[in-house]
Amino acid sequence: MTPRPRIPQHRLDGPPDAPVVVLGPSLGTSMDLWLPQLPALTRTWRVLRYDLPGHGGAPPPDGPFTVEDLADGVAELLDRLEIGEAAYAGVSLGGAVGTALALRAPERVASLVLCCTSPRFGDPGPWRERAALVRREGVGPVADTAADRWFTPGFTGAEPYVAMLRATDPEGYAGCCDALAAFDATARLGGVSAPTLVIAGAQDGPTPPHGHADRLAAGIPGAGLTVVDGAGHLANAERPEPVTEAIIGHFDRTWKGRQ
Ligand SMILES: O=C(O)CC1=CCC(=O)O1
Repeated sequence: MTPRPRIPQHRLDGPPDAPVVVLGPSLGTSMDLWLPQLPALTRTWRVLRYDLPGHGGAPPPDGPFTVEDLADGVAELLDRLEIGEAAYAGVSLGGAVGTALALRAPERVASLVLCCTSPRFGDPGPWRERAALVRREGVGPVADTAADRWFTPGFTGAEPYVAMLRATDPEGYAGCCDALAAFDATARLGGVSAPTLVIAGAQDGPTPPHGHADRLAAGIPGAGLTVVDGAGHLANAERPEPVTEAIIGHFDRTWKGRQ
């Protein structure tokens, strides 16, 4: 039997001949996490969005996987689509996939944006416990508390994002928790050669600027750091304008040799 692709589902938007930007989603969200950025990005870029296993209606994983497996899956997807090099932006787990891709296949990553993410998402224990909870009880308990984890108090636009989590396959979600538990790129950040911008939400609870974004920015040679006020963990959804502007500005500045 042919193994399932590690990145099970994708979508391309924007001008077919434009340079490609890959967008990676976070745990519990689908590729539609990036809808706020899509109109601006597709003006000048071909946008390749993908879904994590069991997310966004994609098939669940057929076994355990790591963040590095997901990065290899993105590289395989680029191969299948005959895309040599692309810019990459990822939120949270999607950002970790970008970090791993930049380390494992540096020739594929022309420019990198790491949004609300980390080289290490804390101790593995709580991630393993969350995986066990979701395998036992489904995604309901983590969906009930998602708005508080993802957004600042009072943000009124949380519902479509929480609905993405409610629609996520429990094994897909739990597999991603296990992948996050095992991920630690701290000692390898110096090997990222892509020009990198780190974006943080000033009020991000799961990956606060201090201890997460600042570690990425300090560890990746030449990386810049932008902290967005009034944004929690899903900063691109809560404060779309400054995040879109920062992403496009970074890609325009750093990817000179566009295809
Ligand atoms: O716990 C959450 O939902 C926040 C999060 C951590 C990694 C990720 O992708 O999302």
